[in-house]
Amino acid sequence: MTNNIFLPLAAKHTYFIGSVLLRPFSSVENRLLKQPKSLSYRPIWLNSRSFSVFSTMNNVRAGSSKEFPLGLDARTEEEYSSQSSLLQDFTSIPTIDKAWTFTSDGEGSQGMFSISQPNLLANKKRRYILSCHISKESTDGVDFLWAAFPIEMSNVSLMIPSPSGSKLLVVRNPENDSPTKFEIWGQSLVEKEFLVPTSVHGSVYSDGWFEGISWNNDETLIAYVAEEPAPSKPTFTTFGYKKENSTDKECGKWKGQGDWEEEWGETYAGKRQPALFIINVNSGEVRPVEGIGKSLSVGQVVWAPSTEGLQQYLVFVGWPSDTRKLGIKYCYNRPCALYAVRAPFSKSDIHQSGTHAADNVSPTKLTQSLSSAYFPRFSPDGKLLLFLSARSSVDSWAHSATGSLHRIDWSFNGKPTPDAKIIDVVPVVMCPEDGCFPGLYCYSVPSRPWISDGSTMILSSIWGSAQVIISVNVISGNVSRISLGDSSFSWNVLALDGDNIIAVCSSPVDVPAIKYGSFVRKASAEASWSWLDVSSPISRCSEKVTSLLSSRQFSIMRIPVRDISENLTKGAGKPYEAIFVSSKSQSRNVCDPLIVVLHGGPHSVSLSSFSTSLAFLSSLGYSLLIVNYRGSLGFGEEAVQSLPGKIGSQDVNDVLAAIDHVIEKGLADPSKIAVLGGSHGGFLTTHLIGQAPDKFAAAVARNPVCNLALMVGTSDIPDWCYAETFGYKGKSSFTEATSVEHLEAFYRKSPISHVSKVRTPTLVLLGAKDLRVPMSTGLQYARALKEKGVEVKVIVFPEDTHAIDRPQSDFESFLNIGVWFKKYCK
Ligand SMILES: CC(=O)N[C@@H](C)C(=O)N[C@@H](C)C(=O)O
Repeated sequence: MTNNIFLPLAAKHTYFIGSVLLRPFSSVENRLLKQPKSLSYRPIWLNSRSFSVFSTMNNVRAGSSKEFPLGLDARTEEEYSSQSSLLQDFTSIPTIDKAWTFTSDGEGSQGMFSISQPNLLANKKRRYILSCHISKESTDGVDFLWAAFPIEMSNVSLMIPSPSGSKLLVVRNPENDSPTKFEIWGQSLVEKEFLVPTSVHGSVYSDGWFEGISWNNDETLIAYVAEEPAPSKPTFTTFGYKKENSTDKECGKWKGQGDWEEEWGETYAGKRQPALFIINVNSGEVRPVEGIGKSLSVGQVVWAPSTEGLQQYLVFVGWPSDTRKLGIKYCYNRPCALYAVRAPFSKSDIHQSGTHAADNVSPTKLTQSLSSAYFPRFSPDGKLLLFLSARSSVDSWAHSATGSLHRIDWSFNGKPTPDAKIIDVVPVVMCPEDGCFPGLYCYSVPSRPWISDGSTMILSSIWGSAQVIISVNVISGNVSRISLGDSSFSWNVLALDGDNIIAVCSSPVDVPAIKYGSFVRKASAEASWSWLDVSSPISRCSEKVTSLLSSRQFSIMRIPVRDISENLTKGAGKPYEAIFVSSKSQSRNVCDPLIVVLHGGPHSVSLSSFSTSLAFLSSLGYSLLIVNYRGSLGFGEEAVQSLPGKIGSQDVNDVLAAIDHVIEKGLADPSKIAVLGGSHGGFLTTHLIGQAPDKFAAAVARNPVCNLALMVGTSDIPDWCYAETFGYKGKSSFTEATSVEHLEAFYRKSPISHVSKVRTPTLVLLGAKDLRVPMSTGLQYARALKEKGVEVKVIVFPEDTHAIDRPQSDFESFLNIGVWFKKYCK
């Protein structure tokens, strides 16, 4: 069990820079001299004297008999041990990722939930399936009857039920050069198993973006996205280059590299171009969808409704691939369009293998007039094609912005044409009225999002600091918030069960719980949704966690914009939000220390949903102030667009104003404030400790943007540096060959330009495989702090990318964050 795992803490490259530096106590260090408050779970920390004892201990360590893992000493070891046991309890809380429903023979329906949990020892996510019967016989509405135990799905990349629910496709991607496995499951056994060799294609995409896998209606074909086969590489022998069909002896040869190929950046290193394939479920034959070529990366494929003739069409998203590929992860500003293409199997050759349909023609671009179109979904009657667009993001260069929903009336006879009219269903909201719909912010769409009227879609979208469930009438464009409006909790649609919704709901202090929503039409009033609590084994956690969480509370605060005098749009002058998490029993005179938490992006948002790591920090006895500064998503487009060009000032001031807001309300002690942020949140963290050097007792920066002048030449998104530094002018100024003037502007906007003022002890966590914010920028900043005599500790995770989210890295990160804050801000 994960609870009993011992993790060797020295397993990573840990540099403890500066902890042995002795210098006169600064005001920050004086704050350390306070006696810590005790916590209920064995607090162990030192009083004033221990700081100097610590240095002495480090000095004598070489001669002592006890060896500590790198970065630890007797004092920290005790704290690590105590906090790690609590963190393990939090880490084992499962996440509910997906659900599917199936009609059953008798009364009610069947549900299947995909749950995951970190497996620390294996350093992987464990995935389970937990099934249930959904009975509607109960007088209270609905009963979920759960299977006794979940079933682990090891090495499974994707699971896709067929439209009738009678079959399940299970895809297992290889870990090396072995074939990809497709399994077709029936209700009690694996009916078929196909191995697709790497000469046909590589791994099936399961990344949530290029990913697309779709059964056709009669369940004979499956379209999907996989890595194109590896290109051949030059071979050399002891005689030199070996020609393709050369008869040279086989001994003494090696493969060269061939030409370097552009990739899609962060998290896509080593991934080959996504391409379309179809597998025949009867024969196992796989055919590539031809006619697309190298000029498009493809994804999100769905089958178009069947036409009269023999030919079937696919609709997919295409991203231009023959120009410079800029990083695509977290970046919705990459132009993309919907295309239709003929499927390579015609209806006549599905039941036999070996016959090929007539040659494919090139795909038809369906969304000529839009710079972005993705997540295509056909209405149940096949007459409408709905899709999202991030055109405000593509057009402005902000990496994410307010979305819009569009429709094409699908009434083609035979081949789809490029001149179809695009109808706006939900336009971009520029400046929402108070409490009103702020615009679309949807980052996934259920594969079947329709209720039975055939024109209402159920979606999850961000609304202020919460994720909510909305219904959208795709004819009228009417949007209604249907998850409970009076709750600040976050909600997410998992699946539809007929006209009912299975959702997951959580808050910073409530673990995810399942809810069942039903549509009620009241006699006189408007239609509304009622929500039932579903009791489930998934929401149970340890007594310790339950008790700690029950002592915490949260609220969403509105923070007025401080300096409204600037030349601001209306939406940029509206209050922004912060989520405040605190103890229920906190007295007004003695405040818990406060951790200010800052999201990255900057066009992203911290949601009011449950986060294991933040719940852990809160349970250690901290209040949290999670600031959604202007530029965050969920507040309308004018608020998003207010930030580019003003990073390092507007966002920094918003955070400072939010801190002052809680101090003025008597909710935080100004001498006990810490700050934590990753990426752009790390940019803010390091800016804050430079621009407000007396404000923060401790700081943690995860893969922080510390020097834009260094990042611009090494990141997968140099365009981001331009867009955020220069605002709308960034787009026309962008070049791969940055000028001296631009480098200077980047430097001036960066935290490194304030480093000489910093006094706050800072922990820096870095992923060595981060292509987004290469670790050189964080390392340079840490070295500069060390040079100035500031307390700094660096941990590098050699195998991690930007998110530092591999289970062991995430665990070690938050354990160190807990210990760092305990040391400097308690
Ligand atoms: C667009 C982007 O990746 N920007 C980075 C600088 C950043 O802040 N990333 C966010 C998404 C993060 O939280 O990692």
